[in-house]
Parts: sequence; structure tokens; C-alpha cells
Amino acid sequence: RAEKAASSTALKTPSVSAPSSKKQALIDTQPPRGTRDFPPEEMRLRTWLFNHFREVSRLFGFEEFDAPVLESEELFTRKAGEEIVGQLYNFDDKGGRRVALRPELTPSLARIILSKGKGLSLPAKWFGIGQCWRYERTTRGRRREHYQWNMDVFGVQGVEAEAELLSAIVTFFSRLGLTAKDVGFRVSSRKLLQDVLGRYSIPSESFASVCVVVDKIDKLPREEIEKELGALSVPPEAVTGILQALTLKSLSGLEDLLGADSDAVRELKQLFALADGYGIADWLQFDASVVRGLAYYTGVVFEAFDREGKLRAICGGGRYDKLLSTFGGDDTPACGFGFGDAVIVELLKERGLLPDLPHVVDDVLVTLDEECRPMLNSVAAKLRAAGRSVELVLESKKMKWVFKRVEQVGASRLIVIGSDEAAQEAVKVKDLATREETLVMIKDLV
Ligand SMILES: OCc1cccc(Br)n1
Repeated sequence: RAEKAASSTALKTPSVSAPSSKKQALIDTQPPRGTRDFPPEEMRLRTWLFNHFREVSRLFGFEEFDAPVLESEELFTRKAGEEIVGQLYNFDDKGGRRVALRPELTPSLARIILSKGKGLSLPAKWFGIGQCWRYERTTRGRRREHYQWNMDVFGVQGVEAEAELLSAIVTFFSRLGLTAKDVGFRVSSRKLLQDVLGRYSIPSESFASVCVVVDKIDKLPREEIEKELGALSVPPEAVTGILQALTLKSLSGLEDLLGADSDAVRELKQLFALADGYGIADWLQFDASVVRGLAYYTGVVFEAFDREGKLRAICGGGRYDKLLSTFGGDDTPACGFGFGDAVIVELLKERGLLPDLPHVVDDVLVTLDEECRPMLNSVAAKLRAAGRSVELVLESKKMKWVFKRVEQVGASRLIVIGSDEAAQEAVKVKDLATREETLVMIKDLV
């Protein structure tokens, strides 16, 4: 059968095309529209940022998880009119299955929590860093992917969990050199809106959709907001009541509106008291206009903003106690946040807080005599085993080239082996700080 196939192939096309003398047209070397490459200098900054994400998550005792970038579309097809759903990067796979590139991490996390059922001991405190996608008409030239850091707590009913998450984000900002003068958090609760809607007998089924519209209050003209709320059968007097309530900026004002026994008032008072315990109260402010744009939030919601007001929200999150039941599971109290990798870098640039992250190695090793290369390799292996990062010059190079390379990679030492050194089983070590040169027996080299 192989011969037959080979012969039939031979008849159709040459097994290997002869190297063409015609120059190949250059491919498009740019990454797909809306996506980014991370060459080393960009990757060092991303790694630096992600290391801070991971270290803060470790300090708070969270465990890392991940999930596929590709998920079943049904995980994200919520009906509340969210932008994140309208911009789903979804398609039919080759098996005809409806799939989507994840636009966020929380639904995947909820799916995994559900998959573990009673086997999962609560509370579960998980964090993840994952690439998330959207398919937006590129008229606005915006990115179609970003990396998101999530921290989520499953199984804690009280706002102690939200306070812990806020403390984690403040810890992160502080590690980067940002203070409460640079960044603040607007904090509210969707129970405020729930309470107000209840006063106008708005059916609970409209709650999520109303929140999605109200979240656009700073992005759309008032009449557009009124129109979209009207389309959700929210009567004009209720629209006025809602928009009025959203102007509240103090808990005392909120208490005047909702009364001292309102859940929203009680929870927010407790949250601010707990925040004070962490020493982060001056980072937080109550702002009734914060509702966030994800349909599944049910309680406390928050977002971090740059106090100069030049940038989009830095991160956001909140409580989502009913997400599991939308997947057919039993509800478990949950809250979490998402923190994108783009706005924070813009903010650090604005504040002159981007770190200098050169490519650095400890030692550059070179031989002047190719006969000595095996011995040079043994020196490289010895140094690497001792934990030193070693750039091994892999080809025969002039010393002028080597010194340029040493500068490029910020090495601390240049280690040279020639026939004289090899004969003594030694190397010449040049300390690049002191310029001092010494002969060192290989057996004594560290
Ligand atoms: O924040 C919304 C979002 C989701 C996926 C990808 C990008 Br870029 N932005």
C-alpha cells in the first residue's frame, strides 16, 4: 500500500520541491490584528508583573488554577446584553461544536468548582493568570486579547472575603510603588440597586440587564440610558429614582435613602470597618454609581481607578453568589476580581514607575582555540550546576566581538580558555567591575 501511495504521489507532485531560485515573498511579520508579541524586552516586563501577581496571591494563601483558553460557548452566552458577550470570540469547531475563546476566567473557574462538587473543601481561594479574548470590530483599533489576574473566594458568605480581596489588590499596588494618592477604589453594592428596583416593583428577572445598562451611565448620554432602561420596562419614574440613587457618595446618604436595616448599608459599613483593620481605608470610597458591567454580580462591587482620571478602570470585581445556579449547580457564595495587564502598565508609565529590566547573565565563556571547546563546555556545566547563568559563545569570535557581547548581556565575569590555560586545566577570569584578571584552576572555580 505504501509503494502504491508513493507511486501515486510521485505522479501528482514532486515529493520535495526543488529549492526555488525565486525569492519567497515576505510573510506578514505582524501578529494577528488586536494581538501582541512579547519579544524578550516586553516579556521581561510581563514576567515582572506576573511575578507580583503570583507573590501577592501567595501572601494571601491562594492556590493557582488554570483552564483552557477555548471553552464551550454556552459558558458565556448570558442574556443580559453585556458587551463582553456581544464581543465573544466564538465559532464552530471542526466537529461543529460551538466554542469560544474565554473573554474572562470566572465562568471557567465556576465550571471547575462545579466539576469538583462535594469533593472540594471550602473555602476555595484560587487565583489564575490567563489570556482572555474578545472579537471587537477593529474600527476602534482596540486589542483583542489581554492577560487577566483573577483572585476568587468560593464558600465565604460575609464581606470579609471582599475585604481580603481589596487588601490583596492594595498589597499589589503598594509593591509597585503606587499609593492611595495614585489609585482609589470605588465601592458599592448591587443590593442598593436591587432595593431601589424593588421599590418600583421591577421584576427581579430584569435586575442583571438593568445593571448592565446602568454600568454604561458614564459612557452614554442620559437619554440613551433612559431609552435602554425603558426597553427593559423600567418606567420613567423608576429611571429617575435609579439615577438619583446612583449620585449617592456617602453611606449616611445611603442610609437616609434605604434605612439602617438595609442589607446594602449593613454590608458596606462592615466592609469599610474591615478595610480599616487592614489599614486600607484611605484607598476606598463609597460610590453608588459603581455597578460594574458583568451580569452575574449580586452584592458588593468595586473598581480601582487612577485618581488623575486619565485611564480606564484598572481592575474590578465583586460578589457573585448565584453564578453556579446559572450553570445548573447549587449556589455557593463567591466573590472575586479581574485585573488586566494593560491599564496598569499605562499607569506605571504615567507615574514613572516602570522598572528597568535589562537582560543579565552572570558569566560569558569563550574559547580562543576550538580544540578547547569541550573543556569550556565542562566549565559552563560546572558553573550552571552552581546556579550561575552562563552565556557560552558558541562560535569562534574575535575578542572585540566578545567584549561587545559582554556589555550587551551585563555580565559580571568574562571567562576565557585558551591552549595555555587548558594545559593547566585553568581558566582566565576577568572581573568586569574591577577589570582584574586572574588565573583560576577549574577545580576551584565557583
Ligand atoms: O476587559 C474586557 C476584555 C476581555 C477580553 C479581552 C480584552 Br482586550 N478585554
